[in-house]
Amino acid sequence: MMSQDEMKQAVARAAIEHVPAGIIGVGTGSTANFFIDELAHIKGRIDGAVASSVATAERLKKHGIRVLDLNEVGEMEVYVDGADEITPHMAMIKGGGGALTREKIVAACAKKFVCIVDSSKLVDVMGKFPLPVEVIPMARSYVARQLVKLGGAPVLRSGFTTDNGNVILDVHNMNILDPVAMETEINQIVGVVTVGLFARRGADVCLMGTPEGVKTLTR
Ligand SMILES: O=C(CO)[C@H](O)[C@H](O)COP(=O)(O)O
Repeated sequence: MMSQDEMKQAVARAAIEHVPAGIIGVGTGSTANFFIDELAHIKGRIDGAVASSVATAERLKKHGIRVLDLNEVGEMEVYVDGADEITPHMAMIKGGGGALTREKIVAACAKKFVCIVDSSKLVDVMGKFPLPVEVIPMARSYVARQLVKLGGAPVLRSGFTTDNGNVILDVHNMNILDPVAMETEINQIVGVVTVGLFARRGADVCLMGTPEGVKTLTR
């Protein structure tokens, strides 16, 4: 029986086939960390990477992979990252690691989003995983009240500050039937920096680790 970590490692290895020469965008989290470790084996093939968090930048540097400033890079071919939930339509919840804002920014600059997950992340309807929302600290209570009006139960991620100096509200009880509409609605709340719904720009390819091997899902 394959462990969850072995499935994560298998998808990380499979993602290497999607890495072009040039510059790549790299996500955050335990699956992304396995990917970075795989990337280290082929670092001579790439010019460098744009990191979606301080933690990812540090891991890339530790492996001797050049970390580049997104403003100097512009557009990339590929962004590789994990997810907390993903639907068969390739919409995702992200931000379990708190890096959702930089992840969304780097993903926006990539032509292809390659999502790497183990099969526990595949869901028909998202929302069992509490939806992370990055919020400007002074707007925390106001945003929480608006999220309650949407049917959610926001909980402040205690003792956590994002790389951007903000706080995270993890919103429980969200039954996300229309991910695009909900992403748009939460984005409109004043004080919200980023909602961890990646639906308007979902994944293009999902490499899913299963006990039977890596499966490839496309839109
Ligand atoms: O969005 C993320 C970090 O902000 C991660 O991609 C997500 O939390 C999945 O993490 P893991 O690969 O550790 O399960």
